Amino acid sequence: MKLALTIAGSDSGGGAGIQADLKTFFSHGVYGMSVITSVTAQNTLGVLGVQNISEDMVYLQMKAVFEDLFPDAVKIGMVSTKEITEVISKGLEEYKPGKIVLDPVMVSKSAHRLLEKEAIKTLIEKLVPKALIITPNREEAEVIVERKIQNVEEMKKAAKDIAKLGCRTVLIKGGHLEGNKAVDVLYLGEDNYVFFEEEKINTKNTHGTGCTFSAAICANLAKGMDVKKAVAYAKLYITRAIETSEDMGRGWGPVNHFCIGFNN
Ligand SMILES: Nc1ncnc2c1ncn2[C@@H]1O[C@H](COP(=O)(O)OP(=O)(O)O)[C@@H](O)[C@H]1O
Ligand SMILES: Cc1ncc(COP(=O)(O)OP(=O)(O)O)c(N)n1
Repeated sequence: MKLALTIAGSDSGGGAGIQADLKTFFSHGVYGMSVITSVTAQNTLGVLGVQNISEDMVYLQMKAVFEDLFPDAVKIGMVSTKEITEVISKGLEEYKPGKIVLDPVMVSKSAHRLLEKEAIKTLIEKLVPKALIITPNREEAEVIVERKIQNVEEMKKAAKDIAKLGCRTVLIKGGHLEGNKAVDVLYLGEDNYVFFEEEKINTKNTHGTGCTFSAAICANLAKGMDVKKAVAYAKLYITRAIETSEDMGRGWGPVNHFCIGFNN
């Protein structure tokens, strides 16, 4: 059995964060573990409150996992503060996991800030260079490159610029671009790009899509796939999970993790 670790925030509504990640790991047949950075009171309508976990406790969770159940791959999601980002960076420098997927979560779909503005620079300096792959959505990529991204050509340029910050590969998700196609751009270095294109599914059940996608990439990397294959299979998973979602709650509903056939 392969092991995967998520370092992220808790979503009480179960659609995003740690809960989405662990469901995704389970449905990929990978043993899931968690380091909780923050607890959010959240549902499909929005975020009611956020309570961060102390830096000492974040570090202790990392120590507990890494010294006994060393993960084959790690995913990082909501890190919330500069201080938590720094302690995660310290833990990663100490334990040196081989494969890190960084989902630079900044703001929830319901427009609640999940990463302090002051933490952005630290995330870029300390976590981006440690990542095998970083998976920003369009808005997150815009914050990182400090300019607007409006089409696929601009996504390509932004991905190349983000790679210069020290991560090895970059996936910019285009779920939020105008138009009826969801196009994601994967940059693998030099002039090597792969495009993942799907018709946009007309649904409100897209809460936790970014978390689920990055966790699926992490599970696939843990199983030994290379980045290109890990993203391709994860894209099949997230598309199917959105397509087969059932309406739950009164807002942005969760995706469906019972979409079978990917836990090989
Ligand atoms: N309505 C949709 N139909 C099909 N794919 C979607 C839809 N919304 C998002 N996706 C896909 O889900 C994945 C997660 O993207 P996105 O929702 O942009 O991330 P985030 O939750 O971080 O904002 C991407 O592969 C994106 O293309
Ligand atoms: C605890 C927590 N972590 C991350 C997110 C953001 O999740 P994401 O997959 O980007 O989905 P939406 O916020 O866009 O639904 C979150 N909401 N909560």
